[in-house]
Amino acid sequence: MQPHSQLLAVSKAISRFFVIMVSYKLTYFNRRGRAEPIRYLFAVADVPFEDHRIDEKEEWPSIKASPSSRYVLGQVPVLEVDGEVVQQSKSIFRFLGREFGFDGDSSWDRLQIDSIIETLNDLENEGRKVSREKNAEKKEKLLQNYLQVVLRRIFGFLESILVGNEGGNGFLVGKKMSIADIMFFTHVHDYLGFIPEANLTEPKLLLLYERIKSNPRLLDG
Ligand SMILES: N[C@@H](CCC(=O)N[C@@H](CS)C(=O)NCC(=O)O)C(=O)O
Repeated sequence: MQPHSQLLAVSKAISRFFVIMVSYKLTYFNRRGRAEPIRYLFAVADVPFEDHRIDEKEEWPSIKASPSSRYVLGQVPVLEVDGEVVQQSKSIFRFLGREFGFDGDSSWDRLQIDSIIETLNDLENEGRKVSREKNAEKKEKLLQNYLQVVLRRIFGFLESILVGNEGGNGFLVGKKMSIADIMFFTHVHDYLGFIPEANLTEPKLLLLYERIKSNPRLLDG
């Protein structure tokens, strides 16, 4: 290792130790999409970051096509941590959850959190299938299945997890807010809106949604 790179490694280690000194830059389009749970996490953790929004039509095609693009997968969101590039929204979300202490207190809690995030990911994919279907008849079938089966099964599953955790008056896992709660909040607040007929009817989940929404840091931006 060269002396200057040793120095860089030491300075990175020191700045990671003092979380506030790490520089975070999140690049995404000027919409909520896959970046929104990450933005919420920064907000709730009260960690400053650069919210870099690029124009999807004007800027993105040339950035993507550039041979020297730092976004080697040709997709966003991308996080830069002290200038180092990381891709994949869910990996970024989990990484920051760990960095900011939103990832659960035990290995078992982390498993529960992961299971909830994966379940919500499935819900996101099912919702996408409905929104993207062009054939009216197929779309209606997918929609009814989404509303009557998928949504109720998944929200029913989350409701039972919540109720099983101290009666459902706290958070999904453990005693404090975790990335599972933030991902759940993002789904209800942002993603469900893509399907106007979709709703949240499970009583304890509804209260959880309201509790998270009332966090003053969350919807400031
Ligand atoms: N698995 C990736 C998927 C990323 C992805 O599909 N990004 C879309 C925006 S939501 C994108 O970059 N689209 C522009 C393109 O592919 O050119 C992740 O979760 O980060």
